[in-house]
Amino acid sequence: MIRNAGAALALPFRAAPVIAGVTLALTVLAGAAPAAGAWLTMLLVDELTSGAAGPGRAAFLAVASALVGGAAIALLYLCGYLGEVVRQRVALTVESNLFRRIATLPGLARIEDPVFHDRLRLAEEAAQEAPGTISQFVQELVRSVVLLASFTGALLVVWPPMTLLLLASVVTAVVARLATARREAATEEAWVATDRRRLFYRALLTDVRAAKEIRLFGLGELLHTRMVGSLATVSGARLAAQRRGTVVQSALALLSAVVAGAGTVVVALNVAAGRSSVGDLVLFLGAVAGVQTGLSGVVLQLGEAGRAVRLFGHYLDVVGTHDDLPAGTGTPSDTAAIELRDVWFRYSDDGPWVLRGVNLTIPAGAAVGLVGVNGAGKSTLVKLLCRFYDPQRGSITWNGVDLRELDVTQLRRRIGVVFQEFMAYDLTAAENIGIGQPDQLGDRGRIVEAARTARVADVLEALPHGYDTVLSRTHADEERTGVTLSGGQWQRVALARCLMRTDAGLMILDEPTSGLDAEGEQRVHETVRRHAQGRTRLLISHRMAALRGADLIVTLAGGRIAEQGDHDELMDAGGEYARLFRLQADGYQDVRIS
Ligand SMILES: Nc1ncnc2c1ncn2[C@@H]1O[C@H](COP(=O)(O)OP(=O)(O)OP(=O)(O)O)[C@@H](O)[C@H]1O
Repeated sequence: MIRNAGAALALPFRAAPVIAGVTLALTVLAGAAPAAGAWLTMLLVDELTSGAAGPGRAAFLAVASALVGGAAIALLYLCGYLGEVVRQRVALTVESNLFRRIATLPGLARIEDPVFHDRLRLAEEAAQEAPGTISQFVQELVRSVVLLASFTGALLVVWPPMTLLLLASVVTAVVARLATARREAATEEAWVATDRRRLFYRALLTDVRAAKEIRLFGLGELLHTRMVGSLATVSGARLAAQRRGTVVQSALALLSAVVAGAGTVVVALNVAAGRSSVGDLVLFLGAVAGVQTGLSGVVLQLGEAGRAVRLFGHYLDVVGTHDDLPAGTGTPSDTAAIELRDVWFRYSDDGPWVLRGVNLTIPAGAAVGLVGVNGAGKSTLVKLLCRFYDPQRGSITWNGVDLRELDVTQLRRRIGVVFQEFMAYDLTAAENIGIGQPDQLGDRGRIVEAARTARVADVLEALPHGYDTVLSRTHADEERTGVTLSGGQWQRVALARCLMRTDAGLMILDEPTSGLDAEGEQRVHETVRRHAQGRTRLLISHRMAALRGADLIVTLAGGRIAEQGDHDELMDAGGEYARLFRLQADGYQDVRIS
């Protein structure tokens, strides 16, 4: 808690040092102003009742007291505005820190971990709220400490025991409020997974890609019920926590009234008995009201700040998350000779092994076809080659250097991939291709060339705004019509994106032509083969004919390499590859085909 609070408090001074400092100084002044006003009022009352003040002196005291009161209010507004400036700067800083950390996580392990996602949700919430709440609290606290210090002097003069009474009631209030805040934050943490599911159902209901299935399978009502159910559960829990908080707050308000009432009775009796002046009573009333109002504000905000500090811990955890892969520093060579030595991999410590001792040598410049039934581990192998994870056992080398020793960013610059689940970005056609090589996003010539190689240039040129057409109906605007491409056209765009990487030593195509018509597939394979000549290629396909020309074909089964060789060798061997190939070939046999 102390670490969290310290970090949260330091943030405003890091994000906006000068403004935060000025705000603090003005806050101190604003805190002292009410007490100064009260002293002036006391002097006015006492000097008037004792007849010591003439008209000039009385007018001066009255005007001074009014001016101090006005200045105090003006200072409050100024502090409010400056506080808002600091809050905005802090919000920008924390949001930037949070998402920079997420954007720079090298592996996939964290981003696939649901616990990390829950923490991220809380961190995001804390990043938005906590700095503001905490800075506001600090401002309020500084003002109140100054106010309290200045009024305490008055209370000590008029009736000293009141200081102790107020102190006791404040300690009680602080303890109670902190306990409530702890409960509120714990509720938030406990229900974050339920809330994540609510957001998931909510996103599904509005997701264009899910819309077809939701309508056809009639899932709308089911998803709606689940979404509302999650919302009801979460809001019920939040309300219960707030109910308890309200009871505590009401009890504390009553306690304050009793303390103020008791003190006023004692001082009023003293005035009646001539032991205190009327001015003392005025000062006492002002001091008690000032202290109680100030403190109740602080105590109320203490609860908010306590909750924010606790949640802020999640922000610090996310920002301080260690890389999910150890960093390497080596530079990969241009060409890619890949070797897997006894590679074992599973996604989690208690999960099943997906790869169980894979040994494979891919010479530089070779075209390799990878075959295997659904779930055999082909895409997993691709992810290991991109070093999204490290194998638990064994090693993968790039020209003899373990991937773990290479700088991961540089390694990935040397790899072009069309993933099986490639992304269709709601961006323009040019951007959808250009992001394959972000530093050449503005190079229209390269983009068009990649589109031509992927045989999608004609389609894109014919769009309403050519390459500047947004490939989305959702994100188009009134001036620019958005367009939805077909599945096969999207696949070609993804291929063009991969082809932007002209200096990639390794090209991986995971089912890149599954959505293409037969003629299109044939042509794409031919052009890619020409384009990628000399580079190492790994091609995954369930269409055996697409792999026939590969230098090496590898069958993955049971987490191991079951067989390898070129097409002729594997057909002669009569194993799994030959069986699958014949099975597919038989499907095309027809007596009418000669
Ligand atoms: N991110 C993940 N977390 C946990 N398990 C995973 C993950 N991705 C894949 N798996 C599991 O790993 C196994 C291999 O999956 P993989 O996607 O590598 O198979 P594949 O050979 O590419 O299959 P397909 O031909 O269907 O594309 C499967 O059992 C799958 O459930």
